[in-house]
Amino acid sequence: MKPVTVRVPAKVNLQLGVGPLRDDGYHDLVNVFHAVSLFDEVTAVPADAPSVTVEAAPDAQVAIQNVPLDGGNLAMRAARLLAERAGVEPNVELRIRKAIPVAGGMAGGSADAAAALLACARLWKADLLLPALPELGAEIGSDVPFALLGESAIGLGRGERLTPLETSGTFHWVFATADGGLSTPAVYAECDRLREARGERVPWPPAYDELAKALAAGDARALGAALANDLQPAALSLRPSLRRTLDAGRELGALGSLVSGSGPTTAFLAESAEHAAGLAAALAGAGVAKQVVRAYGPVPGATVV
Ligand SMILES: C[C@@](CO)(OP(=O)(O)O)[C@H](O)COP(=O)(O)OP(=O)(O)OC[C@H]1O[C@@H](n2ccc(N)nc2=O)[C@H](O)[C@@H]1O
Ligand SMILES: Nc1ncnc2c1ncn2[C@@H]1O[C@H](COP(=O)(O)OP(=O)(O)O)[C@@H](O)[C@H]1O
Repeated sequence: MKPVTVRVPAKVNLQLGVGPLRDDGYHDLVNVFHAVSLFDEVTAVPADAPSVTVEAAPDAQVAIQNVPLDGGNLAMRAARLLAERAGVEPNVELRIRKAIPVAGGMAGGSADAAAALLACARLWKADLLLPALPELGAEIGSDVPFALLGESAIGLGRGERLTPLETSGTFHWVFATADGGLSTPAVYAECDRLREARGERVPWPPAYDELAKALAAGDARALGAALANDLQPAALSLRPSLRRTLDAGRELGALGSLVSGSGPTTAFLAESAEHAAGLAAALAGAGVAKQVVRAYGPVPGATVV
């Protein structure tokens, strides 16, 4: 058995419509995912017992100290689930190389889980389970099925029921990372609290036609105007300093800006690769981010390399 390496992208949510809280503790979503060229790599190596190692990719300032190395690691949870279904022992060493911010709202943990599912399915020659990986992924987390699929897609339910969205061309992004993460459940809870406190009626389900049209046309300007995130007020409430970062990006000419998912990473859309380079340099100079990284999308989901 030879080691298998899988490369897997981060995501940004182009529109995150958050509906009512369901009885199972999740919210119904209209979640437009977009995979971007910031990649983690997971290598599955045959071993005598399950284990995980984590390192940062070169130049990536990721807080790997916050990634669990025990059974709480999402990649290991995914490998164990697959082993159970495949009827094999979960004897694998998972080597994770991270470039996706940890607890940053870019679904790095979900990406690693998706990568582990694919890598282990290949390692254990569990080809019959390949079509079941999205379903297994959804048992680990709502964002895992999208990390397998990649490109652009709309996720309904808790975000796991995916339909691919037609996209033309390439969109150029700048991401500003922040010190420390934000807990996804805490951000959803803050969203509910704010809505209740403000007596807001949630318009549900939200329209996403403008966004879908902008994606299909490859129209960055229209996409910038259509970006929306219902979790943004909650992320800003928990992390007020993000307001300065968003304002700086807008003042520096981003076509659109928003908090990525549950945050605290912020995302800025640029007109072109050149515009993104200028925007990234200006944002880094403004001192409103931990690190500024460029990426483009859409890109494919988890892929064996
Ligand atoms: C907000 C989003 C946007 O894509 O991602 P991040 O920005 O955190 O990466 C997702 O909804 C996060 O998905 P994921 O990180 O897989 O969350 P899960 O493990 O499924 O759920 C963690 C917790 O988040 C809350 N949750 C998650 C999904 C959902 N539709 N409604 C929820 O209320 C619940 O409190 C749940 O217990
Ligand atoms: N392989 C992993 N990579 C990153 N975080 C992980 C992983 N496994 C478990 N976690 C835990 O999951 C939490 C959420 O991580 P992550 O998916 O990076 O954030 P987000 O949901 O904001 O996109 C982290 O606080 C971390 O402790």
